[in-house]
Amino acid sequence: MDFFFVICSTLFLLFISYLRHKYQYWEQRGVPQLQMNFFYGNFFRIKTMHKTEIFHEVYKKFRGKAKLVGTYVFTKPVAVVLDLDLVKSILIKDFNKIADRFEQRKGSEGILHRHLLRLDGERWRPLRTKLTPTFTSAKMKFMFPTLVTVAQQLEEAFSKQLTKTSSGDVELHDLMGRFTTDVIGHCVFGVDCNSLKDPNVVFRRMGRRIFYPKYFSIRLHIFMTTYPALFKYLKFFNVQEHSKDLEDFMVQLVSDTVRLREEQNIHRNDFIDLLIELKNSKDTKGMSQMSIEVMVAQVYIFFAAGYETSSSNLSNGLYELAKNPHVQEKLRAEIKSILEKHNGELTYEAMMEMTYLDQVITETLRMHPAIGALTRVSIDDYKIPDTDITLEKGTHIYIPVSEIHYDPAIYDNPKEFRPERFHPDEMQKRHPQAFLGFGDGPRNCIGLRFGRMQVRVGFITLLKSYRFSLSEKTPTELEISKYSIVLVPHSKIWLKAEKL
Ligand code: HEM
Repeated sequence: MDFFFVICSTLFLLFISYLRHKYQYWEQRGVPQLQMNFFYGNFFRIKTMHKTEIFHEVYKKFRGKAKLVGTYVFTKPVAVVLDLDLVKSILIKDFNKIADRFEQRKGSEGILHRHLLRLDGERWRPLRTKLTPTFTSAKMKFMFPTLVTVAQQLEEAFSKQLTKTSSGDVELHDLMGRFTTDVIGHCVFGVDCNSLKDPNVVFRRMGRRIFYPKYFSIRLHIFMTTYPALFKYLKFFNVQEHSKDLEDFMVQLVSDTVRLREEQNIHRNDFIDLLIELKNSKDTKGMSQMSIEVMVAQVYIFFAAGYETSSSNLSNGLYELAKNPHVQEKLRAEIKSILEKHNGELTYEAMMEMTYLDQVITETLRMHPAIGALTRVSIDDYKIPDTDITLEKGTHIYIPVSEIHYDPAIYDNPKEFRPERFHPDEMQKRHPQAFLGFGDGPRNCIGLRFGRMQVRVGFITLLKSYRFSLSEKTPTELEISKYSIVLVPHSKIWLKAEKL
C-alpha cells in the first residue's frame, strides 16, 4: 500500500513539474504571456477555437505593449501576433520561413486531407501554382452566367418562401446556404445540387456534416490540429476527421463527373473542367499534372471552404442592412441605377461597377469574419524583426483577425456598421493588414474572387426586389455558433421581407 502511494505521489509530482515546465515556455524566452492555471493551462476555456476568448484576453491586455504574446492551447505554446507590421512580415515578407498553416500529420493522411488549405509548404507551392489560373477574373467571367441562373432559382425559392408566411418573416441563413451550395455544386462539382428546391438533398446533409460536427468533435478538431502526431493513434478508436462515407461520396461524385465529361466531351468552363485539364496535361517528366485523388481533395476543399463562408457573409450582411436601413437604401439605389444603365440585365460588367456593394461586403466581413484567427507554423527558426526573440521551428502562430477588426485604434466605433470605411480613400489611411477577411500573402484565400462574386450576385438578386427589416424574431446580436469550425451565426437569422 505504502509502495503504491509512493509511486502515485511520484507520478503526480512528475506530472506537475512537467506542466510547470511547459507553462513557463514563453516566460523563459522573454515573451510576455497570460497567467495560466497551474494544472490545466487554459484547457477548459478552449471550447471552440473560433470563440477566440483566449485571443480576446491576450489582445486586450497586451495590445500596444508587445509585438507578440505567448499563450498555450492545451499545453502547446502558441504565439499570438499583436503588431500589424509583424503580421505583414509573417504573412508576406518572411513567408518562406512560415509557409505552413498547420502542423503536419505525417503518415496518416486520407484522400480528403491532400488539399490546398492543409498541405505543408513544400507540397502546397506547386499545387497553388497549378490552381491559381483557375481563379482569374477571366475564368470568373466565364462562370458568371451559371451564377445568374442559380440566382433566378434563388429568386423563385425566396418568393415561394415569402408567400408561405403572412408575417413576411423569412429565415435567411439556411436559404443563403442553399444558394451557395447550388452555385458551388454547379461550378465545382458540375452538377445541379437542387438544394434551393429541396432543402434536404444529399449536398446539404454533407455540408452540415463538414461544418457542424458533434460538440466533442470541435475540441477534437482543436486537439487534432494542435497535436497531429497524437491524432493518428485515435484512428484505432475509430475517431477520424472525415467519415468514410463523406470520402466515398466525394470520390464517387468526382469520378462519375469526370467520366461523364470525358465520355461525352462536355465542356462548361467551370472548376471541374479546369481540373480535368490539369489531370490530362503532362508535366516536364511526362507525368499527369493532377491525379484523380488530388482532384477529389481540391473539389472537397472548394466546396468546404466556399459555401458556408459565402453564405454567412450574405446572411450576416442582410442582417446588418436590416439594422441599418439608410445603408440598405443607399446600396439599393446603386444596384438599381447600375442595372438600369445596363438595360435591367445583370451582367458581369454591371456587377463590377457596384463599388458600394463591395464596401458593404467588406464591412460585413470586418464585423463578421469567417475565420476568427489565421494560423501559421514556422518551418524554420524565425527571428522576430527588431527584437531578440526567435521563434523555434514548428511554433504555432495565430493572427487574431476578430480582435484586429474590432480594435478601436484601427476602426473607430468598431461596433458600428459603416461600409464607407472601405472607400478607397479611407482604406489608404489604414495599415494594409488592418483587414484580414480573406487572409493575406501567398497563402491568402484562393477563392476570394469567386466568393465575392457569389455574394455580390446574392445581394443584387434579393435587394433589387425586396426590402429587409427587423422582425420580432430577429436576434438583437448575432451569436457565433460553438458547433461550427468557421464563424457562422448560432441562431437563425429571421428578417421581415417586403416585396418592392
Ligand atoms: C466570402 C467567402 C470567403 C471567405 C470570407 C474566405 C476566407 C478565407 C480565409 C480567411 C482563408 C485563410 C487565408 C490565410 O490563411 O491567409 C481562406 C483560405 C482558403 N480559401 Fe477561402 N474564403 C471564402 C471563399 C472561398 C471560396 C469560394 C473558395 C473556393 C472556391 C475558397 C477556398 C479557399 C482555399 C482553398 C483556401 C486555402 C488557400 C491556401 O492555403 O493556399 N474560399 N479563405
